[in-house]
Amino acid sequence: MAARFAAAGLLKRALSSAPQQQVRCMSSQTPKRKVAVLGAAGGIGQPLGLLMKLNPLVTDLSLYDIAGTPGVASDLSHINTGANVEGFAGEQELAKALKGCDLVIIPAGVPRKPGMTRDDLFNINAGIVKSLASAIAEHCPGALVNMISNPVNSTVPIAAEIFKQKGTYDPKRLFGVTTLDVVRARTFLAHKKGLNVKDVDVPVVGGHAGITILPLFSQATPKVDLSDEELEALTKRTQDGGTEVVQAKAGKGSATLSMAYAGALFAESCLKGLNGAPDIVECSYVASTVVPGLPYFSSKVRLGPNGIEEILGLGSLSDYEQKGLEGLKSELMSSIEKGVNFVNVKA
Ligand SMILES: NC(=O)C1=CN([C@@H]2O[C@H](COP(=O)(O)OP(=O)(O)OC[C@H]3O[C@@H](n4cnc5c(N)ncnc54)[C@H](O)[C@@H]3O)[C@@H](O)[C@H]2O)C=CC1
Ligand SMILES: O=C([O-])CC(=O)C(=O)O
Repeated sequence: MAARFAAAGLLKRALSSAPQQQVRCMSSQTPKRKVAVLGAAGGIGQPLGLLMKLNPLVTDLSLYDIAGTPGVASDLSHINTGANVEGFAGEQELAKALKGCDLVIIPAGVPRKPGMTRDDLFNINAGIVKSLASAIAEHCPGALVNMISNPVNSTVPIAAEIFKQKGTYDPKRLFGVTTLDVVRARTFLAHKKGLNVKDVDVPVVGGHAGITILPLFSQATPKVDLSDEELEALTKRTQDGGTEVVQAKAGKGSATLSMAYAGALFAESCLKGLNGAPDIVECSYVASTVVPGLPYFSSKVRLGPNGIEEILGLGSLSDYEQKGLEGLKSELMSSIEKGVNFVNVKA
């Protein structure tokens, strides 16, 4: 996928390019792009803020959280890259944080502890996402929104319903970030088969929780032969990748650094699309008609100046993947309904 090594490239460019070159490049060629991170003082928010500060496509970086952002913003602002950094703390500063944004990335909310499912986060995170989506509708209704907060299978429908209520909904601009599943599938496949990870790609479709995460190893690049046992193990490890990290962190949260990397890749692809770069394709959980009966689904999407330019089909699935697709439908649908009902059904 287009932005596979973008974050590593960004770091290299940021460290090696002279300040004058950066200024010249930004003023003469690159459109101004304001990016906000909501939840910017958190485990994902801080490294994600760093990676966005290193990204030459970002001209203004707005860091919002309920507390702690002045310190994070001051720290990042000393890095000699082009993006102007501002920190905003507390609801009274949210409007300023959002005003003029082209892209809003949302890693706000609580992470899992061992023994929890992503759905166990719903009760707290649904309300957080609802209030942040309302503010986006009010202060930057044209921005692309990258939803990281879990459970993504429900938080994306929540944001969509809020935008519908506010009259600002555009399905082309709302994305559930599932890039970490793709990053994991690439890594695990490369390790299993002794491949150079930089040559490996694996589409991952469905949703972002347990069996709703469906890696399509039959469509991997390069083409690989997997035994039934290898396929089962790789699929399961990709589906349980988040839980693997939650258990290893033993009560201190879930994936943050790999998520920041994945979030930065996806955000960069969104920015490239906005700036008119051709052939930017990423997997993302979006409003979709790819699988009849599932109004949200993750598949490859082509990104462009309006957000989603095209939702690509699933391609041909192996019998194993077809079975996985059938098996995920009811769980994904109930997570979608839970999100929709949270906004629309009065208690
Ligand atoms: N989509 C994905 O692949 C992944 C999603 N996640 C999810 O990302 C979320 C954040 O995870 P972490 O950064 O590890 O958690 P964290 O607890 O370290 O950080 C969350 C931040 O959100 C802030 N926050 C809470 N309420 C807020 C509000 N109303 N407005 C703005 N900020 C608010 C907190 O103050 C905190 O700084 C969790 O829901 C987690 O499950 C985590 C990893 C991967
Ligand atoms: O597992 C979690 O709770 C966090 C997450 O979504 C992931 O790491 O994929």
